[in-house]
Amino acid sequence: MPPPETDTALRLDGVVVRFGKTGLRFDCAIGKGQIVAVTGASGSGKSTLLNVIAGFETPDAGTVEILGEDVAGRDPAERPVSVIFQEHNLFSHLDVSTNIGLGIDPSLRLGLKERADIATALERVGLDGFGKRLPPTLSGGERQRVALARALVRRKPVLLLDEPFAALDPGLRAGMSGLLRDLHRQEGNTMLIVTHHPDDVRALADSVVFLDEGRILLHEPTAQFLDHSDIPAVARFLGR
Ligand SMILES: Nc1ncnc2c1ncn2[C@@H]1O[C@H](COP(=O)(O)OP(=O)(O)OP(=O)(O)O)[C@@H](O)[C@H]1O
Repeated sequence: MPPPETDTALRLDGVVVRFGKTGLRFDCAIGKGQIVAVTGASGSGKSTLLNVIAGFETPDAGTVEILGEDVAGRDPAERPVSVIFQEHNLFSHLDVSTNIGLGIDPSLRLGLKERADIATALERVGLDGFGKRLPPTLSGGERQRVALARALVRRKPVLLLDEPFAALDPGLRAGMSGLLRDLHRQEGNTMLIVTHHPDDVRALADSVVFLDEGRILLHEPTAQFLDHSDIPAVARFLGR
């Protein structure tokens, strides 16, 4: 169900990535403002799909368009995309505010406006007053929210999250899920969220990209996806 051209946030056309004998191929179109769950078995290509969009992986063939623009040759920092990885990538020796400031300016030339933006981002992720703490003193869930705040200050229209819930217990997963939904309501950005859990799909996603052996097997609305028992790979994912 490709969205109309003007409403397209992401379009991958004949994208091929080869790792030795392994070949992955992605074709899809994702509408602006959608929350999309990216799922499938381990090794099916979820992280590679995100890396291609973010510019960390260069395809061997095909085109990647973001908001109507072919982004071939554009470095990750130049793309209208923020990425949150499972490992957060926070610097342990820098306090929380400084870690977030790196999202605005890697050389940390931060004026009053930027400092105010950092304080607002901390407030939005529920970490008001945490600015001077060092990452090792935070819980896993708090570190995850710092990573989210750092992505927020970058103000990019596309947000890619690679297993943002992986290190969180069920209570924190629900909290993070609610936070992402609230932020999405306020920002209206396009989010792709890699997850292994049907609960996250149900809680968050408008549609689901389901990968199987390096291909996008399905891209459909969440309700339709959750109804599939006829495809063995999907039934396995849903625990049926
Ligand atoms: N840099 C690389 N070099 C060689 N092979 C790679 C590389 N990155 C990914 N692959 C291979 O590509 C395939 C897809 O990997 P990818 O990490 O995208 O899967 P995934 O669905 O994200 O897996 P997981 O859920 O386990 O994180 C796998 O077979 C993997 O071994």
